[in-house]
Amino acid sequence: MTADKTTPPSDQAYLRIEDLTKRFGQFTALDRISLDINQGEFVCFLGPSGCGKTTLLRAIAGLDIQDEGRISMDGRDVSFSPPAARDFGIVFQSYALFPNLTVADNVSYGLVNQRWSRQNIRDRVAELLELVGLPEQGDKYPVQLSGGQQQRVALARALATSPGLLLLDEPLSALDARVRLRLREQIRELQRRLGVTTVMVTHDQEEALTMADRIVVMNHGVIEQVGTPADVYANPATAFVADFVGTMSFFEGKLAAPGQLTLAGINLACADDRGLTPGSRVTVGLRPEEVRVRNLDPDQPNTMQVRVDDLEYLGAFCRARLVTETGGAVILADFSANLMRDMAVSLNQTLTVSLPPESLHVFATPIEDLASEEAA
Ligand SMILES: Nc1ncnc2c1ncn2[C@@H]1O[C@H](COP(=O)(O)OP(=O)(O)OP(=O)(O)O)[C@@H](O)[C@H]1O
Repeated sequence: MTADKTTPPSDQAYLRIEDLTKRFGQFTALDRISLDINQGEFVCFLGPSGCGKTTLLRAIAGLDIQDEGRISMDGRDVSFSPPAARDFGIVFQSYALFPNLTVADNVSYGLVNQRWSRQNIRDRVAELLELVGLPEQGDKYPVQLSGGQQQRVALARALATSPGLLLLDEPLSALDARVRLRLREQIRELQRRLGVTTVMVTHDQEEALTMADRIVVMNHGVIEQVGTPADVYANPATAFVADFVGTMSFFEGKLAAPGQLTLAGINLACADDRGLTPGSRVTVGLRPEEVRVRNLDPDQPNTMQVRVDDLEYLGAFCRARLVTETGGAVILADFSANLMRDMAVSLNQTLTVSLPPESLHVFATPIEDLASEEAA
């Protein structure tokens, strides 16, 4: 293993997926997926249940063969290679350790298969257990370890042969919240240190936002967006992404003129109208933290009066439900504890707020189609 290789991800594709389609009978689980993953990158496949992320991971592993399309690893076409001929280690959601083998024997499993010498196996297992923070646990059996420790053993086993690719299928979802947070950091730190190209499947947006170099957001067997966590959060490509990653209020609106929206009887300026034709019906999205209420100057665009209809206390901040004067739109706004105190925000109070033009996200899909897309 090349330890302490703090190499940043390169821009060379290590894993290349081209036009991948997978059907189960009449059902298309993956629909012409194309994606490049660079050497050393940590990529998360993120999406709701049934969107196809596990199917894509299994196709990469060779556990399910695609109907169409190609996969190459490190420049080698592996589209039809069996799993054993693909160079990866895998960790599943449930620990999948052999219960009748000790921790050390679980970790060395792949090395024995590769006919390593006894001494080399001993050294390697010690190195791996050290790496995952379990140096003294080699003689225990899986049942004697906690869930988080078992996942670290599974990680050591997956990394034993120094694979070119690490595949993680919801590795944290069976763990309780605190262990999950700690293991999140440990996996990320280990991945950076080893520089191993990694793909992790998750339906947890926070996990993807905190761990990934890039997130692949999937829905109904297609990729909706690929980008860095900051990019996916700040510039969601579609209303689906905006809704799935973070919180957003959505409004039914119309593009009245370039850069000019009307919604709920209010005219608003937007910084990016996506070049849509004036007259188009659109969905407008706004993140709760983007609503401005303090230090507003009189010429601030998109300023309006709203009534505080509800306040939800969430510890560090309050989520307010604001209703426009026309009564036609409900805006969610997150107010910090400081702001709540300084402005003595209370129920039914009238506030002046501003919605910055650059934080109004315009999506071409009308709002009623969003609801039917979700139900599909
Ligand atoms: N072997 C199979 N036979 C039939 N349909 C399948 C099979 N495997 C998966 N599917 C279907 O393909 C779709 C995608 O499944 P997949 O497991 O990839 O979803 P997912 O995004 O990983 O969701 P989850 O988080 O629930 O595992 C689902 O609708 C699922 O029912």
